[in-house]
Amino acid sequence: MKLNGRDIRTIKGALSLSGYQLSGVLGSGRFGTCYSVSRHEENFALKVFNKNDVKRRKTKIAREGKILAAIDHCAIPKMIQVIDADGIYGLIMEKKPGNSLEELINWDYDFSENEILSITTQLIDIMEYLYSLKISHRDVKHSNILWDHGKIFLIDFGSARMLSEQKRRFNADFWGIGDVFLRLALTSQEMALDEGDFSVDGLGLDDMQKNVIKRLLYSKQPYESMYAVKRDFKKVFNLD
Ligand SMILES: Nc1ncnc2c1ncn2[C@@H]1O[C@H](COP(=O)(O)OP(=O)(O)OP(=O)(O)O)[C@@H](O)[C@H]1O
Repeated sequence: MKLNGRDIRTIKGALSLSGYQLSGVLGSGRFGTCYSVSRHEENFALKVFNKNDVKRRKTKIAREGKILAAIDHCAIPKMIQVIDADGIYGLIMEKKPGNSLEELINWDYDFSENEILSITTQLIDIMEYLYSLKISHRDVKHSNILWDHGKIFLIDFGSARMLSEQKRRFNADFWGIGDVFLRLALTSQEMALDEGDFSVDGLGLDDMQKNVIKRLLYSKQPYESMYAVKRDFKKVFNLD
């Protein structure tokens, strides 16, 4: 749902009360729109939710801010402040640098094997941290990972839940890690064997490496813990 001039004025008004200024649009998705805002020459990201969702599902929307506030990790945006005025509901959070992996893939960036292994290892480490807090992200995908000078940042906690709230037959986080790896590897000249084969078997991996990726993607015996994901990934790719 688009915002009209009055909504923008309301957002600007609510922001100015806390000393922030609107400076640009970062992107939009199912939830609403992300803006760039600044205060004292520091930039932040502001996520403004669709007005209809705010009316109907405010408790669910508020969950994202609560979960972000419980997280303290350098690869995840810190929660700064909730904006809640005149039907506008938004979250001000730390603005992380970089472009999303989706953008890089669309720009035909040729990821090296080392870069893909580094990205996946960092992602597994971030997920291990989240699991230590019993938080499941549930929307791990290339568009929710920013990449800057070799470091990744995981954004968009709109689908995140506490692990205890979930029925655990399918783990979206394991699948997401496998999906990010596969998408990057299939676009990599170093890793993709055959341009027409969009499966794990189209990658230049040995059988043990393929088995770990297939287990992440639920086409082989699925994983039961993040610990086992990390252990096996490091072992088969010699990352210790
Ligand atoms: N904390 C942040 N720091 C820097 N950029 C951000 C931050 N949060 C969001 N963005 C930018 O805003 C864009 C849109 O935000 P978000 O990821 O929440 O939605 P989306 O993934 O595009 O939507 P959907 O959830 O529908 O897939 C992102 O692609 C990213 O470029």
